[in-house]
Amino acid sequence: MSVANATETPVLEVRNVSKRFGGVKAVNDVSLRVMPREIVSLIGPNGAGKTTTFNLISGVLPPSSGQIIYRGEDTAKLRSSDFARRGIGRTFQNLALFRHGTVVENLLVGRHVHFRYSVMEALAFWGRPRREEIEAREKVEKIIEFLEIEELRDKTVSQLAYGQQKRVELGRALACEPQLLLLDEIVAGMNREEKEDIARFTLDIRDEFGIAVLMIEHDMQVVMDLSDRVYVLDFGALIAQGTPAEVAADPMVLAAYLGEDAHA
Ligand SMILES: Nc1ncnc2c1ncn2[C@@H]1O[C@H](COP(=O)(O)OP(=O)(O)OP(=O)(O)O)[C@@H](O)[C@H]1O
Repeated sequence: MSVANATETPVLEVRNVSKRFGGVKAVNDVSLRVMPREIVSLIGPNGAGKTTTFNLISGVLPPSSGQIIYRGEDTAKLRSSDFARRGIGRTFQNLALFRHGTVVENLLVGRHVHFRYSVMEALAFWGRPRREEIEAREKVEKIIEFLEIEELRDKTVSQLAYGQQKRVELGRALACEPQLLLLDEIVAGMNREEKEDIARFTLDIRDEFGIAVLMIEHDMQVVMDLSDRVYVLDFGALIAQGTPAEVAADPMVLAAYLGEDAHA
């Protein structure tokens, strides 16, 4: 388990953030933080506002009010294309891979956020582009080794089993060299063995690379096993936060989930 130092700058600080869609307040005055080398889960019933919160943190949507501070910097001034370059990596609920590309090509796409060369330089394949290309390929090879997908490297993504595709998506998010990794229901649809592999990789990502992880997760076993802390959303608002054991015993949380079952 990670032990966060109270004097450290949070990797992420969401301060009193709200997001309205017309009359719907999808996110209502939410504040949360992720410290370096922490694994933090964001849970809550369907429609609680989890995906919207991720979209705000990763720059897909601007907040209606409140602040999102990433490594001490207010993200309000960033363009959405800057978020990955600054080190916010993300996997999506639905696969977001280039299906007709190979595993290596998909990982290189994740890496390209760091390329700075011009089209002319790229055409000439000279100087900086050449160095960046070599560096990118080396980084991608390390990720392939880390995720144990060597035998899949030249396969087309559409040929892979779902669990393998998810592993490639995790690799694509790692290729942008994140300081903060957002995992959106990464184990959904996986069998037990695939879930255990992803859980192991998530712990290693934190422990070996020092990356902070914020994950939306419906699988309570994964939440309980991996999280240092948990935030619980319901109807757009935070209703609880604490260690996995604390939130699991919280009457407000139990009521929110029971309410979901009653409506199912
Ligand atoms: N683009 C949008 N326009 C209008 N309403 C939206 C939009 N996106 C989300 N909402 C609404 O905001 C609320 C929160 O949705 P959100 O997808 O963030 O929840 P969630 O917790 O991720 O749910 P799930 O677990 O089902 O993925 C819902 O009432 C949803 O209908």
